[in-house]
Amino acid sequence: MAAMISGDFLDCSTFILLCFFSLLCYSIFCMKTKDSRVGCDFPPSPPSLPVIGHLHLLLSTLVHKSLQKISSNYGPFLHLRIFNTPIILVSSASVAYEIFRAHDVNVSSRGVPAIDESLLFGSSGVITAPCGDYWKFMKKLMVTKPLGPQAQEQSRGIRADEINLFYRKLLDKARKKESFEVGKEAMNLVNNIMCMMSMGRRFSEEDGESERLKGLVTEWSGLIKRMFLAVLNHIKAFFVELLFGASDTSSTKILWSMAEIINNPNVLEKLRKELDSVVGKTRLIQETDIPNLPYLQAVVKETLRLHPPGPLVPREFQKECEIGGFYIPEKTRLVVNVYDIMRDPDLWVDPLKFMPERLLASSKSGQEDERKEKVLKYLPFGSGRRGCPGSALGYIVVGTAIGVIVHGFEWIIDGDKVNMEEVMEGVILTMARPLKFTPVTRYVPFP
Ligand code: HEM
Repeated sequence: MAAMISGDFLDCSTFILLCFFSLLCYSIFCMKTKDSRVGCDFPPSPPSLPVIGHLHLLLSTLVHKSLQKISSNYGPFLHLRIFNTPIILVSSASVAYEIFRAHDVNVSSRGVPAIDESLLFGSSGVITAPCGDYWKFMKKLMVTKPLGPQAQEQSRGIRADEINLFYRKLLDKARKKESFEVGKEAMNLVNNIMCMMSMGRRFSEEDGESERLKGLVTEWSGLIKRMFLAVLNHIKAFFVELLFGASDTSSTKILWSMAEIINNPNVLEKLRKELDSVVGKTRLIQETDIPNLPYLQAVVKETLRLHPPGPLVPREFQKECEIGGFYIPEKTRLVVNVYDIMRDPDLWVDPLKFMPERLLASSKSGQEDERKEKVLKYLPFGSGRRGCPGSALGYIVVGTAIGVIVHGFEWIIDGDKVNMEEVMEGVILTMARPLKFTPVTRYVPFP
């Protein structure tokens, strides 16, 4: 019996020793081989704490600002660590350009874990699906069908009707001398446009609109669930992402644009002059006017530069690679701080100033310069194959809504200036305080 126990004990300790020895060999040889095969260092890293790494530097509600501070102290291309998750932080236009051009396929996944039951964050969604045949199919479907030029043309009437209702709501508020909450009404406008375009119905305009919209989405998913084809779950994710991809991004863009216009009377004056001369005073602005309104387009673009709804673009390196002479291991998270890049004083003159003129293409060569410039340092829609497919629709909806407000109304606000304090709502950068004004009619285009 004693001999049996000592035999078992010996087997067990030999086994443990063998395991330990194998782990040691793995860490010495395999890990070393990985680094030495590429033969270069990780990007620089700020001092970190044991276990939590750089987490303490990010404890803020405005993460993009914390990351901006880290970059200004330690450089625009950094290696960070949150517990044992490695992250590459990029705040340099040239490094972002190299990544999105030369390593586009490698960073074409977001590294979000797939949770099948989740409506927004599962692998069935376009936004979060890993780069592969499924994502390619869904993205192609989105770009060619609901967001394609033909569909945009066909749905123009829907957007015109909604813009008309938006105008009438402003007019009603002006007549009653009531205040108009820009963020809330912009959200209603965009949601109604997207609901009409994708599902053929609007949502209720009475109290608790956002609750009703959520209800509509639930109702929609409930309907889909009752159908027995599992593949329809992918269609559900497709439409929900179409709605949510557009909703917050476009409505906050309307909100920030109005705040900047109100705070910059010189911009307001130029914009009104352009609208009065192109649209006149006998009709409402239409989206087909937008190509003839370059200053309006520049106002919208400049707003996106200073207030990108998505200040951080998250991706993941699928494979190890070398960037700028530094080694990046596979499965490293990538965060591109587009907010920081678009406020970089080395790239933009007076970066914090709202100057739509800087994005105004005045000549053919100007347009070419703007295109080149945009590729390098203007990234509100991300970049590469994972870039935003809704940018054209976003520009149209926001441009028309801003045109309606500025062309048709003056306004009275509380105080002299709009408070531009920021807040993150989920992943969207928006205004900390609601923007409200009482509209005053400039002219009524209808007889
Ligand atoms: C107007 C404001 C908008 C802004 C600023 C914006 C911004 C962005 C950004 C920064 C990304 C990530 C890009 C990247 O990783 O490189 C993105 C992705 C996306 N956006 Fe937008 N977006 C806007 C409007 C829209 C609209 C109107 C739609 C649809 C109707 C839409 C649908 C999407 C989708 C589906 C993705 C995921 C693409 C993918 O992962 O392949 N967005 N958007």
